[in-house]
Amino acid sequence: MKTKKIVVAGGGTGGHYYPALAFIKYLEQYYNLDILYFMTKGRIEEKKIPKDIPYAKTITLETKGLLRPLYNLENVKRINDFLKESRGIKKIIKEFNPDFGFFTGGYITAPVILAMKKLKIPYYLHEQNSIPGLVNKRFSKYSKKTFISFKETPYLQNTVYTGNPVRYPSKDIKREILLNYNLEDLYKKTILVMGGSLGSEKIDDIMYEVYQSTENINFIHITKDSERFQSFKNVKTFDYIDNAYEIMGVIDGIVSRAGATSIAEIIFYNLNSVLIPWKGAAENHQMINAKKTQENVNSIICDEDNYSTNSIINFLNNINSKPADYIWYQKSDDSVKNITNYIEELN
Ligand SMILES: CC(=O)N[C@H]1[C@@H](OP(=O)(O)OP(=O)(O)OC[C@H]2O[C@@H](n3ccc(=O)[nH]c3=O)[C@H](O)[C@@H]2O)O[C@H](CO)[C@@H](O)[C@@H]1O
Repeated sequence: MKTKKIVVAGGGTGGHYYPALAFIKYLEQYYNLDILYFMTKGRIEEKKIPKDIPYAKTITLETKGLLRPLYNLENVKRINDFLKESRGIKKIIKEFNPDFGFFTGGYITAPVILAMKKLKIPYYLHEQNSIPGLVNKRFSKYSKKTFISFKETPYLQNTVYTGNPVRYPSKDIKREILLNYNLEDLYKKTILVMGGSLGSEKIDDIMYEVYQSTENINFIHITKDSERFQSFKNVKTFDYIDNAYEIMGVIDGIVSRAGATSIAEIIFYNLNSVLIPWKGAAENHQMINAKKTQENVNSIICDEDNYSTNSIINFLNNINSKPADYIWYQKSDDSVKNITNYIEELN
């Protein structure tokens, strides 16, 4: 196998980190990888990379995101710090001497991309959202390609529509795997409840109401507030599930925020879904994400401030349950294949 040296950054939230991870896991099948990963201090990738990509060289950056609105005076200091940090990064990258860079968004990527640009090393960007983030907007002009997940993503240059890479199991998955989640039986309908990578109090509130009349359904609920759901026997709570995607092929449906990576998974696994977009997302992009999902899979969209508990309950009641011996047959994700086809340095 050929060796490829790649600089990667992308994180802060799971939505940025997991597409980078999916890309790396795909390449591992075909190349010896030497990865230099720039991580955001105290965020998800710092915890996950030692387990997910144990061989990666890692560097934690102190970069802080810009405050909104952008004319905040503190941002002048943050941009200065970021320029200083970029000079140090440039030295490190020069020494590493990568074939190319791959960046999946988040403010952490800004000083790294700037260093790559100055060193004239080719880099590729990936944008998960329908409305791009600030860093990708600023740097897509200089990218070799900017991969987009929505055909109509505005403001970017050098774009190619590929979709958003998702993680998928490397083998067939039996529904039995659900028994690892403390469920009593596999015959009941099973729904995953997930508020993005950070959890969602709003989804906790909504589901607390829904659980009052859904004893007939099993729920695997990812929440920071397990205590609250203890009285519901059919609701099994988890603080975080490392490989949530492993059960997506065998569950019957999902209640979820509409972050870009969550919806890419919902579409890939063809999940019946109750989508509750987060209104705080830039330019309301979670609503656009949710609408795109609705074009592809059986779903309803709920307004987080003005929803009907009954319509959620009805939707969940109408979903068909998979048989107890159901198997999700492994399939691979086209978006990551598409992306690699466009990276000249891989050929
Ligand atoms: C609050 C916030 O900033 N939201 C943004 C963030 O969302 P966020 O980080 O929540 O990202 P997404 O919803 O897109 O993806 C969440 C990812 O975490 C995984 N997961 C989640 C919980 C768990 O226990 N285990 C697990 O593996 C999911 O399977 C999925 O792969 O990035 C997205 C992609 O840029 C944006 O669209 C969102 O608007």
